[in-house]
This record gives sequence, C-alpha cells and structure tokens, in this order.
Amino acid sequence: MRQEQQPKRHELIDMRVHCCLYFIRPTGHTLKPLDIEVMKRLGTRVNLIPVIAKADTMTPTDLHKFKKRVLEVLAAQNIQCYTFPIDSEDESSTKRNMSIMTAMPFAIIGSTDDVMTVDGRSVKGRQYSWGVAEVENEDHCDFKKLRQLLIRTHMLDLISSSEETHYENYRHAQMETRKIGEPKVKTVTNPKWKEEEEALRKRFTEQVRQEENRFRSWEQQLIAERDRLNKDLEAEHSHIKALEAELEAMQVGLSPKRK
Ligand SMILES: Nc1nc2c(ncn2[C@@H]2O[C@H](COP(=O)(O)OP(=O)(O)OP(=O)(O)O)[C@@H](O)[C@H]2O)c(=O)[nH]1
Repeated sequence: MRQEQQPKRHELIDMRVHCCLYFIRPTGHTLKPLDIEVMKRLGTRVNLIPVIAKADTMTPTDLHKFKKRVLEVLAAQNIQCYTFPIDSEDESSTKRNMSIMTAMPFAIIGSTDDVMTVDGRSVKGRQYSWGVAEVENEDHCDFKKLRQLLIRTHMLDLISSSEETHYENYRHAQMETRKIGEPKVKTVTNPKWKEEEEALRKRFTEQVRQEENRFRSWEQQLIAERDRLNKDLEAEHSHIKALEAELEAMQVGLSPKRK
C-alpha cells in the first residue's frame, strides 16, 4: 500500500503473501483453541490452506475421521479457508477441482529421502519396518493434490484472489482509519514486551509516588518553619511594643519633674 502511494508506481514489487499453509498437528482429536484463534485471524488476511502434517502417523480410518472433525470445527468457527469455483467448462477440470476440494484439509507426508519400495521403485518417502509411506502416492497422502493446486492449476487464482479479496479488504480498512501517506501505527503485540511495558509502568508510577511523598513532607516542613518564624516575629513585635510603651511611660514620668 505504501508503494501505491509513491509518486512513481510503475515498478511495484508485489510483496503480498498469496497463500498460507497452516500445518495442523496429527493429534487425531480436533483443532486446539490456539489453532482456531490463529486460523480465524489468518483466514481474513490471506488465502489459508489447512494441512494435516505427518499423515503417515495415522491409519486411513483415523485420518478420515480427523479430517471430518477438522472440517466441522472450521465450519462451526466460521474460519475462512481458501476456496475456488469447482465448475468449469471442461468436464475433466471440474472433476479435478472436485477431487482437490474434497481432499481439504490436505493430509501430507513430508520427506526429502529417496527410499526403495517392496516392488523395487525408488520414491520420495519414509521407510518403516512395515513398508514405505510414499509422498507422491495419492493412496498414501494428498501431497500431489496440494502441489497441483499450488503450482499448476490455481496459482493464478491464489494471486488474483489475494489482490481482489484480501488486499482490497485490507486497503478498505486502512483507508477508513488512516490518512493517506501516514505510516501505519505499529502496535506492540509481543506478550513479553507487554510484560516489560507493564513492569516499567509500575516502576514509574512507584517512583512518582515516592517523589510526591518526599515533596509533600518537605512542604509540611516549610509550612511549620514559616509558622514558627511568624510566631517569633509576632513575639518580637509584642516585645518591641512593650518596650515602646515602657519608654513612653518613662518619658511621661520624667517631663513634669523638669518643669
Ligand atoms: N512421521 C513423519 N515425520 C515427519 C514428517 N515430516 C517431518 N517429520 C519429522 O518431524 C520432525 C520435524 O521435521 P522438520 O522438517 O524439521 O519440520 P519443521 O516444521 O521444520 O519442524 P521444527 O524444527 O519444529 O520447526 C523431523 O524429525 C522429521 O523427520 C512426516 O510426514 N511424517
């Protein structure tokens, strides 16, 4: 957005994130509250694609149940995940889109190792005593479908929906709350910084309180000293008045004798 506000806009570099793969732990239960909260926030900002990691750690039945539960939670919590139109003019594309969409959330096996299958094929996968979990086998996981979506069939759609939906929403919100050309107000969200900020604020308040007390007692001392000096002054005044009266009396007493 800052690039858009510059005088020269023809060499814009697209720094937007077009897709976010959210890896879900293969717990077999359901989504954690933290997953829900984070996915809720991400879903409104970016094309969010949920992925179940380490799919080889679950049996196909458990995986199926887990996927179902995750989908139910996503729907119940109104979490916005990336979707695309299924129907296409070409029947095979419609079929392909359907198979990709029904695989969500994608269950993935990750490996960079080449291993040997029992039937003698060298594949990317994970070797176990019971056999090989193959990364690119659609019966084992959804890696191929995810790869197809990301870099073959829907890459353009991911880019354009980032632009048309997520960026437009962001732009709209920013234009409503920010004056053109003004930098974005940065808010401190790190909980550790918040703690430090809170501790600093407490220390500052405590120091201010101590200083105020010190000034108050100093003020009391000054007032007491002023009162004492005033009293002394009054006493001196009375003393002088008494002396004056005495002097006057003496002068009155002396005057007739002289006559
Ligand atoms: N069973 C199984 N293990 C996996 C799979 N993918 C990764 N692992 C293992 O999980 C561990 C973490 O894998 P990484 O590739 O380092 O994942 P990461 O997200 O970088 O993990 P962090 O280091 O925690 O950030 C390693 O021991 C991997 O061998 C998988 O699909 N199945």
